[in-house]
Amino acid sequence: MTHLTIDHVSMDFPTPQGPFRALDGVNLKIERGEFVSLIGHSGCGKSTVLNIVAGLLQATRGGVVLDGKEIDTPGPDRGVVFQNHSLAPWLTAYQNVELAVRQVFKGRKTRAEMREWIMHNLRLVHIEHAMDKRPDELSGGMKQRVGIARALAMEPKVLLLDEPFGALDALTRAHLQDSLMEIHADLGNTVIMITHDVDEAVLLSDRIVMMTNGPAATVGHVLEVDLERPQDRVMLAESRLYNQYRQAVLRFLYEKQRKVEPLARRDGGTRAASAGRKAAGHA
Ligand SMILES: Nc1ncnc2c1ncn2[C@@H]1O[C@H](COP(=O)(O)OP(=O)(O)OP(=O)(O)O)[C@@H](O)[C@H]1O
Repeated sequence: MTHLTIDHVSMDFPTPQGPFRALDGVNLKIERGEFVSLIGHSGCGKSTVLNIVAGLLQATRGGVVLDGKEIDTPGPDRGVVFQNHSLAPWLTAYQNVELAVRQVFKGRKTRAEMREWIMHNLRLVHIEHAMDKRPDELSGGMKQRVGIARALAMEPKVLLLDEPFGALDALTRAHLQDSLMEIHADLGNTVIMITHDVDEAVLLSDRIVMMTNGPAATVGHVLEVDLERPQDRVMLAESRLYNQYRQAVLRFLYEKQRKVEPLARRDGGTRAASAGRKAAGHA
């Protein structure tokens, strides 16, 4: 049985002008432990796919099956990390993770076991030194580390990452990518990650799912990335294979799916609706 199946998923959003078809017939099968990236131009529907897998949105047609069970609501078997952290601002890093751990393990772990588990997850992402700080006392990268610790602490079957490092500077981003590579090598979670960064996709993924431009976006091409992991990024830069993968993704994005859009329309229309929805979701 396939671990996770995205089966003929289509999504129509209601708009004042009538239904807007964001996705049309998205199919994808993901095996346990796979690291899959979704890449595609802005607005093609990556977050919509991820939100359907998270159970935050219901597909208009088709559906998602995880270990034989159809997904229709959010659940602790899917840990989500967004680009902008969604930590409770009044709680410390420790307490943010604790909140999730209590929800999932209440009645199954003793207080001492919960504490050990929270600390274990904070250590995994190298943030234990800041466990008593509140989000406003943490840098962007540190907040994302806490968000990842919180998601991992729920022991999800699938980790869903929506541009988790998108708002970070290049160096912080590289450190977090390294941490994620280590964690994935250690724990073998199934990961679906949205990224706009071709290097990040090639560095981290077993497969890169490239989406066509919307409306009615779908899977355009899937690239298998056969590189040893965890990877040393300095060595990789010189790898011929790595550069071939990079070029394949770049070619898809900038030749096959080249976006020709008048500047004035770039941020208009349905994108505004999307931005509003995202802002609300991240608050
Ligand atoms: N609630 C909504 N109502 C109407 N249209 C929506 C809604 N949510 C998303 N859309 C539209 O669906 C399409 C896909 O949006 P989505 O946010 O999934 O794209 P994306 O690939 O994640 O974009 P980005 O890379 O910019 O984050 C866009 O055209 C967007 O405007």
